[in-house]
Amino acid sequence: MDYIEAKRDDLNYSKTYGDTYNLMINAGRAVAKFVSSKFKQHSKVLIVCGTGNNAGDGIMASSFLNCMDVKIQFIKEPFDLKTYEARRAFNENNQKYFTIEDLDKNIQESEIIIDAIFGIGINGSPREPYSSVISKINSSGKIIVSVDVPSGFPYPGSVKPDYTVTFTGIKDGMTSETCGEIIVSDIGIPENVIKYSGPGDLLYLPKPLPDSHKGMNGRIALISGFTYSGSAIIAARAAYNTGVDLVRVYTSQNNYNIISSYSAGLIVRTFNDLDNDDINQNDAILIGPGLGLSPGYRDILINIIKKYNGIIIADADALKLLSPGHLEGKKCAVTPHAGEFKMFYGVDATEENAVKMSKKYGIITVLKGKVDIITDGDNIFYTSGGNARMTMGGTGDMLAGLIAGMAAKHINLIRACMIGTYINKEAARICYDDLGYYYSIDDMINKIPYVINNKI
Ligand SMILES: NC(=O)C1=CN([C@@H]2O[C@H](COP(=O)(O)OP(=O)(O)OC[C@H]3O[C@@H](n4cnc5c(N)ncnc54)[C@H](OP(=O)(O)O)[C@@H]3O)[C@@H](O)[C@H]2O)[C@@H](O)CC1
Ligand SMILES: [K+]
Repeated sequence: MDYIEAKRDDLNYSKTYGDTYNLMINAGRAVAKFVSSKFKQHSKVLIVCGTGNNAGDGIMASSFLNCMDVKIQFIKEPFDLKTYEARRAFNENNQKYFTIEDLDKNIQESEIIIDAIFGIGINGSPREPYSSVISKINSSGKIIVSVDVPSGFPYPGSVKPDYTVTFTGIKDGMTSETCGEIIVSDIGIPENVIKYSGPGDLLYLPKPLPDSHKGMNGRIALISGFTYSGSAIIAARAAYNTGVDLVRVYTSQNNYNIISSYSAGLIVRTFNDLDNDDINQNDAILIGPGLGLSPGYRDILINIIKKYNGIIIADADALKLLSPGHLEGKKCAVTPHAGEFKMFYGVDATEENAVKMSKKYGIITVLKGKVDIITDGDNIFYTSGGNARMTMGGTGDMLAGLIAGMAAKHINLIRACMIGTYINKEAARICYDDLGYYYSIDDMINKIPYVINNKI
């Protein structure tokens, strides 16, 4: 697993359970269990703490190490602990502690050093005073046990431990060379936290780089609104609000003026322009919202799918005009509600069939409902939330636009679907909190940046 995945689980756990204190108890217990089973009783253990939850894990371990002679060593002061969980661990376990002026002596007198300076919250090579402390620990000759990851890892200047007790799974890049012997410990992150999308999934959104140029944050084309201009507008505005750079809408001559005058940020073209424009200059395309069911539209879609090599999101009328075979072999997600699912795949809209069909055709399916089901045929994820007002017209168009926006940022496509469904339902929740059931699709679209900005 990578650090983002671990942070994602952490955040989604907090969203569900309020905080991660119970996980910290399990993490501390796991470290203590390893140390007390590996080393002789009454060993002199020095737990060196930073200021985040990694320190909290270390402090918590002390409460399970009654058989050892334990000292808690802060590099700063207890009141510098930054998180609620770490402060609570300290307050509830009321240990005697030492500060930096006692460090040398404490290292010298110890037999085992528990390294709880940094975990996955590190954001670059350790700065002073931590880097000097890490040098001292590394040159101490004592047994070093790192909590979760060696502090400073994966950057240069990290702790070089004999053992690392890591939580949930090995993080990318961890080897016996960098971590010593690795002990993986399950700290009890429940299955629903892994399976349900939440704010933690927004951590996968790339932040725009300060020197980014136009197009780097995603370019999208929508093939939509040939019949219903509103659907194209909703999907395009939703995509735009995900922070992509360019949203092009290809539509009918009839709706060209309506859509182009709606939002100044959109580039609007007619579907005849598709013959001359290079569709492959888009990172993702969305086909379907507001299209209508004229048989000629099927040919337009089939032509585009043949020509286009990027990521395709197919929604609404595209799912009535096309069959799964048209999309086989493409990087593609479809976003049907139950009725569209049956039309498109020819089977009932059940979770089992969603998995089966996705596997068969190599397509990601987002089966929309009270709980959205997202599957690539091998994995299943869910998004719950929202409220009864989401039955209004336009929420499906908005979702398709959101997923297209995320896909255009080259986030892994199944994750893009998790993020899109999460933002959609969360926007509805925020609107409900503000306005009760009396909100509109425009209110929801306007909340997209609020949902995203809360977390990235
Ligand atoms: N995954 C899970 O579900 C669970 C995870 N858990 C545990 O939480 C750990 C993650 O905790 P965390 O996010 O609080 O961050 P953590 O690593 O303690 O350090 C952050 C501190 O370091 C600082 N800092 C950062 N970089 C720096 C630098 N280069 N040089 C100097 N300072 C630097 C930074 O300060 P800042 O830069 O923000 O001022 C901040 O104060 C995780 O590894 C695991 O042990 C468990 O409790 C249970 C559930
Ligand atoms: K550590």
